[in-house]
Amino acid sequence: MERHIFSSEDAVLGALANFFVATADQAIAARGRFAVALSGGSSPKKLYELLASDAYRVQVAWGKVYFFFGDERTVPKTSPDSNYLMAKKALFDPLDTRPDHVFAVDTALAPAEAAAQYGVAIEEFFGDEPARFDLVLLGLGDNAHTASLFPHTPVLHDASVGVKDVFVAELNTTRITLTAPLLNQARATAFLVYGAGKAIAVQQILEGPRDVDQYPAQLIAPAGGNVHWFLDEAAAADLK
Ligand SMILES: O=C(O)[C@H](O)[C@@H](O)[C@H](O)[C@H](O)COP(=O)(O)O
Repeated sequence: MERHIFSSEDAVLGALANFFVATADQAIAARGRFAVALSGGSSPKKLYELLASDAYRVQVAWGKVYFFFGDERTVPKTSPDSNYLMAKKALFDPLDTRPDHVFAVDTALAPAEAAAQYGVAIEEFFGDEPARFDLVLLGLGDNAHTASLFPHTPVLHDASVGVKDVFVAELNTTRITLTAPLLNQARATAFLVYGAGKAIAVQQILEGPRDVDQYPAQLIAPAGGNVHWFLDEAAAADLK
């Protein structure tokens, strides 16, 4: 696990964009494609816009990139709360991404059906490959959740390699999330966390006692250990 700490949000985004490009190049050279699971929320929007900017768009063979989502809200794809819509506006549309290269959760279905279908889509894409995603991008909530793995929810102890619909009481809504075992089938994992509001959670996860119910992001531990935390100094302020 590596920590990459920078003085500003822009510096963090630039470093992660460079990591994304390098990881994509490596995957495409090795396997002819790059499969990435995107994170949602507000933090990654600027990252996606940066990747679609002139400075970066020329650095990746986007025609060989396949996009998935680590989690999704059970809202229409036209909703401002949709992780898919955020990525569409910030990344897919500017890159003119082929629709068949974007695997979105079908939120028009009932949550349990949407989760089951998404799990099948992932299974069919990767077949019996031991690893799944070349890169999993993750954010972090100030309560130490990542994807939609929220504290004290049953999904935290779900050993299945799949996708689940989870009711999140603190948000009073249902989310669709990849389980930790599936997220952990990644060749590389990158957290993007900035802002003072996340500092306590970052310190608890990286340096606190192991307590996955309280700090779900501690569940992210892929076999290869190739986990990178891209942090600004504010989010890293409590680290020793
Ligand atoms: O769907 C989501 O909201 C994300 O998957 C979620 O896990 C997010 O990464 C954290 O909640 C941080 O969100 P912010 O980046 O908005 O702080």
